[in-house]
Amino acid sequence: MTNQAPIPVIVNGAAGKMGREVIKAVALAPDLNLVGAIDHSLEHQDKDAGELAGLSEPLEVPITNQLEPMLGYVAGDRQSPPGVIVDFTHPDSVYDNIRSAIAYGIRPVVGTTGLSPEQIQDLADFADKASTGCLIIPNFSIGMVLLQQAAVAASKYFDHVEIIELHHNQKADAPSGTAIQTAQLLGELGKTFNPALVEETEKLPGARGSVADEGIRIHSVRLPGLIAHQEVIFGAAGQIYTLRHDTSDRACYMPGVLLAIRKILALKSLVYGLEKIL
Ligand SMILES: NC(=O)C1=CN([C@@H]2O[C@H](COP(=O)(O)OP(=O)(O)OC[C@H]3O[C@@H](n4cnc5c(N)ncnc54)[C@H](OP(=O)(O)O)[C@@H]3O)[C@@H](O)[C@H]2O)C=CC1
Ligand SMILES: O=C(O)C1=N[C@H](C(=O)O)C[C@H](O)C1
Repeated sequence: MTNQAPIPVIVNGAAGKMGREVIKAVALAPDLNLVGAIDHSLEHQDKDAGELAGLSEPLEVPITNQLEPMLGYVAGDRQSPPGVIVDFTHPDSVYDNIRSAIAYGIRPVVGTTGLSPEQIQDLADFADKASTGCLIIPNFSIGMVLLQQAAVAASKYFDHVEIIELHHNQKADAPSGTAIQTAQLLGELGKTFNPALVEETEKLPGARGSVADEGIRIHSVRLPGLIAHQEVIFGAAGQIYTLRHDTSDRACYMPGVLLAIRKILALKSLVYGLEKIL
């Protein structure tokens, strides 16, 4: 046990499904100090972040939409370790959020998906110049890291693979960040998957899903009742090998989020993927 002051943590997207879960996890961690709760939702302005997250006691941290003043306030606190901002907002705003945080020297732990490869490269350059750690993690669950590792192992032996990702129907982006990352990891072997055997015609556009790197197809399902699920299906003559991950509670992401908050202070550049910090 060290006597170090707790790490100041801001949660952006604090009123959302993931934000509320992060508020609870941070509040219960003795080495972390929730100092700010940002959300642009007008419905929740000034509400106590702890009460909104379902904690029995208020945390005395009000929800506010004032991101830049909060970043400035935390950056100005010289008594505490550098601040960390956890972002679970929206694909449209996450790029600007990360740039603002890095500009203030606040370390971004990013769960929000939907960043383009160009945006990620630009953010990596910006974090490098600022010598500031930045973590972009498409999926914080350990089960998904294990699925991806098993998929990479299998891909040496199978030439045919497709991905199906299934999510709740409030998800803004498709395909999921996790499915894109899974295809990238499979593609890193330098192999081209799914060599065409016949000329295919889509009678309805999109019937065969989207085509990611190295020819891997991704199919996106959106339905109420789902949380987050992914299948990676390998096929070869006479056999099918299916890997599947299911989430039943967003609490599954919290060990990964807390690990990222603790690890980011030692980083000086952008790191993409939970597997890199385990
Ligand atoms: N990496 C991972 O392991 C995981 C990643 N995700 C990703 O996290 C993101 C959020 O997911 P989820 O919590 O389900 O979404 P929600 O819609 O439930 O929550 C997002 C919250 O952020 C608010 N918000 C949107 N834009 C801004 C902004 N510019 N500034 C401040 N607040 C904003 C929203 O307000 P309003 O509703 O009023 O717009 C909402 O309260 C998604 O991209 C999702 O894919 C989700 C689960 C796990
Ligand atoms: O929106 C979600 O819910 C999730 N989003 C992430 C993604 O796009 O991969 C992670 C997880 O699948 C849940």
